[in-house]
Amino acid sequence: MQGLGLRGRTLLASGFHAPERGDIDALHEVLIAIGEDGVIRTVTRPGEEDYERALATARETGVLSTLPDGMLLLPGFVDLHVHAPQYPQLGRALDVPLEVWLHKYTFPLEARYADAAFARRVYRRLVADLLATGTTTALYFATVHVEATRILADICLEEGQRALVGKVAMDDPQSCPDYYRDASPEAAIAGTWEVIDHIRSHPANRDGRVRPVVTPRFIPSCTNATLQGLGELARDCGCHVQTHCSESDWAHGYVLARHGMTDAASLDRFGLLGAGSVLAHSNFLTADDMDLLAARQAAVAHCPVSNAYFAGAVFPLRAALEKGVRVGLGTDISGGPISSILDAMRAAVMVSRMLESGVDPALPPRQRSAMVDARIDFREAFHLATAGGGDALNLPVGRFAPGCHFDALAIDPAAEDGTIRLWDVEANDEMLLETILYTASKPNIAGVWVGGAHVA
Ligand SMILES: O=c1[nH]c(=O)c2nc[nH]c2[nH]1
Repeated sequence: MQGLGLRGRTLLASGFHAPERGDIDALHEVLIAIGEDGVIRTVTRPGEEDYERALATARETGVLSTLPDGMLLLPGFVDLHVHAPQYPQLGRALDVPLEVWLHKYTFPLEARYADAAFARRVYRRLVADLLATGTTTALYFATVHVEATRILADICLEEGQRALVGKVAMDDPQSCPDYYRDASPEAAIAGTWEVIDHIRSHPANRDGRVRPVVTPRFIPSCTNATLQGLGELARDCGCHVQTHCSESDWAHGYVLARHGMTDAASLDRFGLLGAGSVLAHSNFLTADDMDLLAARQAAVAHCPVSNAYFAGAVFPLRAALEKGVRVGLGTDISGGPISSILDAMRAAVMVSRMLESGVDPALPPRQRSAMVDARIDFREAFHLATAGGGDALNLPVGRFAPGCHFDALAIDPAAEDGTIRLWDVEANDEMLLETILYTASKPNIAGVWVGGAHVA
């Protein structure tokens, strides 16, 4: 390719996207015109009236870039649930219940981010690693520390990632350790405002590529005063909201016991459920909760790998989708010992099939599961990882369409160090994409762009 930056250029490329759930749109030698602002202006296919003229003009004016033969363009991945400070414990401490894991491992690790140098070191590595695996948009939980949260936002700006970054609010002395919590509701709310102001006024963030997020950790860690204050703050600032929702039997049961209602209903009464709210996990949503989320246009970050370790249940994904709930995928670093959305896609398909079939071989097939029609396939998983994640965040990403940011990755199926092996047996476009999604690994990712800028 001539140069790597694609702002103000026209890209000639083949690839795939999934603008609608369940459908794959194969792109063959399309021309994608990208503005100086990194937003896609036009997508023109061979055979369309303007195609030959647009190709000739791009050539004559020297703005044509061509994806090398054999490489395939995909939309950048959207990771809806990342605990940035937990990256150092990825793949550790996965054999204890959630409430033990939080107190024994996670809170002590997160407390270390009082040290800005430690935060800088971890966050720099994490953001670079996620970009290199194709995560062009990430929704981050940071820690309670204002300074370290600002550092994470700064690093996303420097490295070129599209990101939403939240200072974690957790202040309940009954459930949070003294060494790691906000001192009071006022401190939680003031710290959240500080981070919002920092991100919004950052001179390198005029285009709003990095955004602040109101982040009550989960109801069990927050006092009602903090939940109330953050709900009002979210209304005043118009920011996204993220939290954990009905993740495990313990977490779900805790909220029922304390508030006499489900997480979703309680978040709603505090003003924390709206378009732009992303609820991680949500495994124990009731049918009424799903209707509520759909009505509020709130979204779920489905984290299938993490749920296998900590939830004791599988999120009823298809039921939620059929009720109109917005859903995207999350790695849940480090509740999930994965950092790639490719793995989350694969797991989403796998666990949906287990939910449908049931898992106890001692039972006859028809009694093994009470769920029918629970499965999704790779087409839907690909949509959730891209356009679905964009829709969950109300951001124009995840599709190759006019008005969307050019956030993309190039897959090189022939990369020697990679794990895709093609044997001239792929019968059609969809089978090729299926092979890529199931077998690709980091060495197959030859390039990554955010807003047309080359970032990995
Ligand atoms: O998977 C999870 N990771 C966390 O850090 C967390 N905090 C509350 N609930 C949580 N669940």
